[in-house]
Amino acid sequence: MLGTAKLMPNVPLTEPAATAVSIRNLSVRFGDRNNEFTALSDVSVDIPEGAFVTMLGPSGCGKSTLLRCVADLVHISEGSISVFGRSPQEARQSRDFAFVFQDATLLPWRNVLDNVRLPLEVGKHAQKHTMPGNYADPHELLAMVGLKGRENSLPHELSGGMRQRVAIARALITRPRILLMDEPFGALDEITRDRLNEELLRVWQETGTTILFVTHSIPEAAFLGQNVLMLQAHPGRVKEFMKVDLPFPRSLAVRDTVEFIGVTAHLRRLLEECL
Ligand SMILES: Nc1ncnc2c1ncn2[C@@H]1O[C@H](COP(=O)(O)OP(=O)(O)OP(=O)(O)O)[C@@H](O)[C@H]1O
Repeated sequence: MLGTAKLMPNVPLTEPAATAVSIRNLSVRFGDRNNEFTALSDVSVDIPEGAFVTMLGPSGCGKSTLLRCVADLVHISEGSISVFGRSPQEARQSRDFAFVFQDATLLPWRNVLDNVRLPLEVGKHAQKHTMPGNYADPHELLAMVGLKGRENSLPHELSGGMRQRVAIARALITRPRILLMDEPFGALDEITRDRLNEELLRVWQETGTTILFVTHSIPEAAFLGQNVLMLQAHPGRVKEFMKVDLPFPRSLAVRDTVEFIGVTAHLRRLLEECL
């Protein structure tokens, strides 16, 4: 399904990497003095550049809030976040990251190609988008996510999985250094989700993008992640930052191995402790 075009240099997985996101003693409180709610408390974790980190935890433990803090969409009450050495606000202004949500939110009147190109027409990217090399080629991106030949289709002519592929291609068009993904495949059927999991791993290995991926699925977290960040609730805090010791490249067949079953059993135990 995927093209072979190299869009960005690979980040070797074996060499020590710089830190992409450094989170230190992060706390987030919502509400006011009379009705305060602590969503995250004293969260510290380092995400290496080029890493694929999945986030798991019980509902309401603060996974989306943590992602939104990195994206400068939520006010930090205490602690700090640094994104490639800069504040989340600076990182947002220089478009260091892109977001992919559960709903692809494509513009229904624009075809696939024009949806992928959309970020080049808004904000400061609009002025620069004619400069060669600043952005990925939308045709190459569409080939990479398996949508070559569907450039002229409208969103309503696509399946849910295809729409999410378009959303991923659109997120990669500005060559973000970090991809923040909040349950991007949560609404898809299992077979489609499996295929997109495999494709996302290939996209990650081709682009070298750092990925932070929120999911409710233990197998998905184990299959995709080099590390799983497990959060517990009330208040949201780190339970464990676990290395997934399974080699890359991974295909779906890895899920039948004893090693994979061991990883998912461990994650299930951790998750039960968090409830
Ligand atoms: N803007 C907000 N104002 C008040 N409370 C909020 C706000 N955003 C999130 N919360 C609360 O913070 C807590 C963490 O929410 P968050 O969405 O981050 O959890 P989550 O782990 O992603 O949940 P889920 O797995 O159900 O999607 C929840 O109790 C939620 O109600």
